[in-house]
Amino acid sequence: MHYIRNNADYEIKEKTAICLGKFDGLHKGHRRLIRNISDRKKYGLKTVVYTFDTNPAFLINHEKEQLITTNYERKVLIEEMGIDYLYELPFTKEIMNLEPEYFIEKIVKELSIKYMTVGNDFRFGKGGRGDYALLAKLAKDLSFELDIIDKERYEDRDISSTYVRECIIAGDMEKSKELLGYPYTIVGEVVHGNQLGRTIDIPTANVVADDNKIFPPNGVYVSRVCIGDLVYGSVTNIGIKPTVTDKHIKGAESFIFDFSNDIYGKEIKIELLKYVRPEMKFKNIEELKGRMQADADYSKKYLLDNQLINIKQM
Ligand SMILES: Cc1cc2nc3c(=O)[nH]c(=O)nc-3n(C[C@H](O)[C@H](O)[C@H](O)COP(=O)(O)O)c2cc1C
Ligand SMILES: Nc1ncnc2c1ncn2[C@@H]1O[C@H](COP(=O)(O)OP(=O)(O)OP(=O)(O)O)[C@@H](O)[C@H]1O
Repeated sequence: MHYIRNNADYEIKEKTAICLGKFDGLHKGHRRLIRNISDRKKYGLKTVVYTFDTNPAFLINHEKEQLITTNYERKVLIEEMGIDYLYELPFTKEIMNLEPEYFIEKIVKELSIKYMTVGNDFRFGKGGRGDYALLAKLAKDLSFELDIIDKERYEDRDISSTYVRECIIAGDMEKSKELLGYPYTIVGEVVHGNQLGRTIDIPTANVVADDNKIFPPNGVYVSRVCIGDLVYGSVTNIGIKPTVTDKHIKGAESFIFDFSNDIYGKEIKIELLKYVRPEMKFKNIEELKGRMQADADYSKKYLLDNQLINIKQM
């Protein structure tokens, strides 16, 4: 996949099918658009996901970014979907102030767009003035095919990144999965922890939390860990480990079942499937160990009972 960053004037000579938006989380609605462009591959079009390096919603409201997927995670997931180009536009004041007609004309020419698909609420250009009616007019004038789709819904509400964020904050991993079409995922490199885990026979893979990423409440979760193409059952703690340190460094750490390879420095994907309990400060390591073992037993049973993993992956 071509990954275009820090460039507002990139050109693609091959004819393209494109979808546009923020794509935070790559939820089921986003995936519908990605399916639309992927369907155009059979007509010889290259597929482009056109997005921003900074989420406009947070920038405009002067809020700290709280992303479901960091830009890196978004890239990993889009690449897995077989997309040809990921265009991450630098979201500058200049870009923000482009007139909607000019913005579309510019990208249609520069990116050789023949097909475009967006949701019916897509807004673009200065002050969000551009809407689907204007886009339909521009599609005629500039000769590209346009597919405007009704939004995918769940429980009588449009699926949106905002909806997914609410579920994550509430610790509702099952509903997050329904909206996303895949489990809430953390992608990260395994770093060294306090190396206490192995001394209590519960070794854990530690991943540091990205400051821009949204996390569910601190606590223990039934999980799966993907290492390369392999998927393992696991149990994961999200939090600061108050029993063993007062450093307040937030992270995710997974006890991977029946696994003993050295994976320091490797990239893993942690999928959180169900909230189990809050993170707690235990009186001593023995009590913590007992509880961690009970968490692991609970998670194994949950994974098997719900066919989230098979016995070979334990
Ligand atoms: C399933 C599970 C549950 C955990 N629960 C807690 C907890 O409630 N409180 C806490 O302080 N640490 C908790 N931890 C983190 C442990 O303190 C940590 O795994 C242990 O200290 C080893 O850390 P290390 O990998 O840095 O050596 C949990 C870890 C796991 C895997
Ligand atoms: N539920 C949905 N069904 C179909 N298309 C959608 C859906 N949600 C968003 N889209 C479309 O996907 C593209 C990217 O959406 P975008 O990420 O900008 O917004 P969003 O998912 O609605 O999130 P937010 O809550 O931040 O507005 C846009 O073209 C948008 O119209």
